[in-house]
Amino acid sequence: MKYPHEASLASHPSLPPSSNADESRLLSSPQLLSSQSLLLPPQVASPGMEIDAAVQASSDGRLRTKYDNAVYVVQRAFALYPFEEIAFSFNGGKDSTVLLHLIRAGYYLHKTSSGDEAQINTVQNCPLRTIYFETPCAFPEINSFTYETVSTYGLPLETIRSDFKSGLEGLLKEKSTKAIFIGTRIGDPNAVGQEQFSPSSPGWPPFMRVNPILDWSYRDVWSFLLTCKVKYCSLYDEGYTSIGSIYDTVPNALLSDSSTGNSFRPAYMLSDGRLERAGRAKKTSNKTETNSVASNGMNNAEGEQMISRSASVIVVGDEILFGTVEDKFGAALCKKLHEIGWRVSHVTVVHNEIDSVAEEVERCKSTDDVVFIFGGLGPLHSDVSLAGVAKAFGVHLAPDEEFEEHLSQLIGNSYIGNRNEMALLPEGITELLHHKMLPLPLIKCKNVIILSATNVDELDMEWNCLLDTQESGLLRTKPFVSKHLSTLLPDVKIAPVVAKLCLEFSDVYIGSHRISRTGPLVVSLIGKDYQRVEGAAAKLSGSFEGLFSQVDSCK
Ligand SMILES: Cc1cc2nc3c(=O)[nH]c(=O)nc-3n(C[C@H](O)[C@H](O)[C@H](O)COP(=O)(O)O)c2cc1C
Ligand SMILES: Nc1ncnc2c1ncn2[C@@H]1O[C@H](COP(=O)(O)OP(=O)(O)OP(=O)(O)O)[C@@H](O)[C@H]1O
Ligand SMILES: [Mg+2]
Repeated sequence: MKYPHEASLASHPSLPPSSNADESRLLSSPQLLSSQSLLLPPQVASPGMEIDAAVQASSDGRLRTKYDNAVYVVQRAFALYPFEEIAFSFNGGKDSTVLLHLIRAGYYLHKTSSGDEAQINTVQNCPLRTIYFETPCAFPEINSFTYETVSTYGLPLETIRSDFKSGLEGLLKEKSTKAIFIGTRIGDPNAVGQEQFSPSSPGWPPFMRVNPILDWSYRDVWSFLLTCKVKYCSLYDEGYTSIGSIYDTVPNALLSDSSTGNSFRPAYMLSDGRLERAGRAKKTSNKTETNSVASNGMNNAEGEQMISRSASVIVVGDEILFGTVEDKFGAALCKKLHEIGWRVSHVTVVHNEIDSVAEEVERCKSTDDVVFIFGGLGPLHSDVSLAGVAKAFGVHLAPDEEFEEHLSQLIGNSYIGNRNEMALLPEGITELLHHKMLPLPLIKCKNVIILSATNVDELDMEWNCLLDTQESGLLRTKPFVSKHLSTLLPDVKIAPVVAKLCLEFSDVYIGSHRISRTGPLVVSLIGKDYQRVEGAAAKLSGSFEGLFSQVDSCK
């Protein structure tokens, strides 16, 4: 077991800089108390209120809201069911660790809600029945963390050594169990159709599944664990982001530390939580072999890198569609994305109309990893980009205090219009991307990034800031390799050979264009695997001995 060490905390983007130095909270953490038992008497270990205090003291408003809702669900469960008929399904994973501390805090609040001083002073650690389905294929680190944690918090453990369904049947026969707390989150394969209180599925023994963290994101989980400074299983510091069995779980290749070659960064460094299960892969032998070897001979890390991510670009501008201004952003961004190994699925120019923006965002947001929008940002009637994004996600625009603060610092009193209007951002889906070079943070709504550049130089600056900011989600992937061959042969002559080549080299993009009607034809071969691109180029020129020559650029 490990503590999230100081350096890790300092580098966590969602933490306020002061959170490391908060000694009073460090001292009230039961984990630190247990490791400092020589310094402090054990009875100081608090029964859950330190969790509440840590979250309430945090400057992360989103975390506080998620926490309040989750703890409310926990308290409702304690109010609805007899305490001895509730169980907590704990397996040492990060989600169930979050749940453990929410239950402790919820129990404390439930017990003290009457405001009775005597109650407040006597409330103990939450003695909730805890069930763990132990299997021989669990990671030893998970097993030891589970056992140590239940012991630290005095939880009565019932270890079940059979599958979930028959284990639960046996449990319910033995002890009346009306509700079970589970750490399921939206995005887990089994979360589909579930709500915070969901009866068990047909065919399963009857009980209420209580899911207090159903709406928590990967990032919320890590914000909570780091803010509360609680222990979590050490595997998460070794690149594991979601833990199943030793046979199907490896560290997440997206956290591979390229500078050291074979070590991994901690789980909380994963910027795109949607990929937390990327480490749930088939493994060929034991745990030390961190990356699986797929049938194509690539290991997991290489495979991840070979998959290019895709982006789309939406330029909002009536002037471009009227032909009075030429769009330079689309082309510039395509080049930049190509340089980091990303594919651009399309560049679209739309009118300055909410519906036009909304329709395009709606189309791109679910098919591309990131969507970029240029233009339509500001206080003018034609600045509709944010309203369009809000409409595409089905949310309202609402005042964003943090953004308003930045705006007022930037434009001060010189702005005479309604400043609030510029600080209206899509509610609940907006993240501000900060960078010391940016006069104003960039706005990111889920996977849509709104760029504020007004020319290509400003775009260069914003792009560099985005690459430097983990939350942008712009991970560098393996760069493309290109080869350009030129020939004076007519199209009809090479067409059948190129068509066959496309089938044989389906992982290589093969395209062609002419610089002029009578000039040479340039065939471009672009891919991520150097050998394959070389192979395709050799095959093409070999088919027309001496009639193709290599060119450096496709222009
Ligand atoms: C306490 C408990 C209750 C469960 N109840 C149900 C259920 O009602 N219906 C169901 O299909 N699966 C149920 N499951 C199985 C889970 O849906 C899921 O398979 C399990 O949590 C493993 O998740 P993982 O594949 O992400 O490791 C339950 C699991 C546990 C631990
Ligand atoms: N072996 C188990 N014993 C008890 N509860 C379990 C077990 N496996 C899963 N659960 C319950 O199902 C929940 C969801 O499991 P899941 O694997 O998605 O999350 P986790 O294990 O907490 O974290 P991670 O996603 O990092 O593995 C757990 O939080 C826990 O409540
Ligand atoms: Mg798990």
